[in-house]
Amino acid sequence: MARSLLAGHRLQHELESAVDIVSRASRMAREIQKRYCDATQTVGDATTLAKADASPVTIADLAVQALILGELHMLFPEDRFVAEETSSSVQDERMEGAIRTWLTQYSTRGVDERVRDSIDLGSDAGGCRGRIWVLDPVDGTKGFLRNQQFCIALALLVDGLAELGVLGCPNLSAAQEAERIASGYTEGIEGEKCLTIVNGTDGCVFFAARGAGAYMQSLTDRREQALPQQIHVNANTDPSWAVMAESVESGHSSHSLTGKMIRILGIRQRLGVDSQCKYGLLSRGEACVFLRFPRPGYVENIWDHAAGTVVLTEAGGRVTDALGGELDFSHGRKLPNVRGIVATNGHMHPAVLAAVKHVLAEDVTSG
Ligand SMILES: Nc1ncnc2c1ncn2[C@@H]1O[C@H](COP(=O)(O)OS(=O)(=O)O)[C@@H](OP(=O)(O)O)[C@H]1O
Ligand SMILES: [Mg+2]
Repeated sequence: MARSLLAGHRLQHELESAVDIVSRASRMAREIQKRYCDATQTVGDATTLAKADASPVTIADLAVQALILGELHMLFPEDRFVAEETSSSVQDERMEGAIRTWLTQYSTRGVDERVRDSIDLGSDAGGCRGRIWVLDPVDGTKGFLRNQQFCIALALLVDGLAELGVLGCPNLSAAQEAERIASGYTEGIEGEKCLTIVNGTDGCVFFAARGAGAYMQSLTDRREQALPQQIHVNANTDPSWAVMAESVESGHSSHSLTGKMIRILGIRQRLGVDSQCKYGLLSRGEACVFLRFPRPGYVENIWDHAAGTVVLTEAGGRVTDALGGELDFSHGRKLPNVRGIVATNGHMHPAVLAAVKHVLAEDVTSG
């Protein structure tokens, strides 16, 4: 476990606890997904509703947030929390009861009866002082609803600096070279190979502490397979071999812009994966580049990148915005003044930034 790997690290207890809680939350979320979501994207009506911004939120988001924040609050009562969901999404007593039932099965520290209070622990404003846990309970909600990849992303900020990152990926096999299939996920394909990843049977959790490396372990119950292994980015700089990971949803990241960027670079394989699983794939060397270009005006949330940034950086990669600036998680719940996310194996970062700059300049001129 995280224990032996980080013996003596000043945040050893925090990381061990986070990996344990995220692993249980990942198993719970996968069970909820199996029960309610099928390949035809139909979802049991007790499980889904629309938030004010019309994005789908499910019982999984709320149960995961209640489980993780409730348990972390018991362990570290002085710490603060920034998390995506609020209890206003708990529709009624029936839904609250369903959440409590899931927590009873997956919590090992006893269930706080005040489910709504546990969820609302996540409403802190964030900032540059103190210890703040940052949680996206179900990152890639659309992937979750499509019965595909999603991720439970937890980071710890200390005085604004991202110190720990944990990514629970319930459908991403711990086996390297997870099976990939041709996919029609993207638009405007110009000769590139578009791939997606088949759900694994075991799932995995990535974790990292600043300065102590990045690790991955299977979510399987089989002890011998659940041992953590240190992971590293690949050292590739050859575009003909490189894989670029991106959002499945073109509404989240422009496939036409990323297509132009990889054409300049000569990259011919693009992999559509929902959520921060993409950071995990780069961290274990299965992709070289992750590009994300939301529509202009969209402001990123810190919970969509904090955990992934720690894991990838500790695996030897780099994460910046389109101008090459580091992501700064100390400004509150958002990442202001960030246009585009550029994550790479580090080796390809300068070339990728140059291609990004070129395409964005053309985009401004033409549009
Ligand atoms: N309109 C729009 N534009 C850009 N980004 C948006 C948009 N709407 C949502 N989101 C955020 O994208 C998160 C999911 O991202 P994806 O799984 O598609 O992957 S990616 O990060 O965009 O590559 C998603 O995370 P979850 O809401 O947790 O699923 C959102 O935080
Ligand atoms: Mg998210």
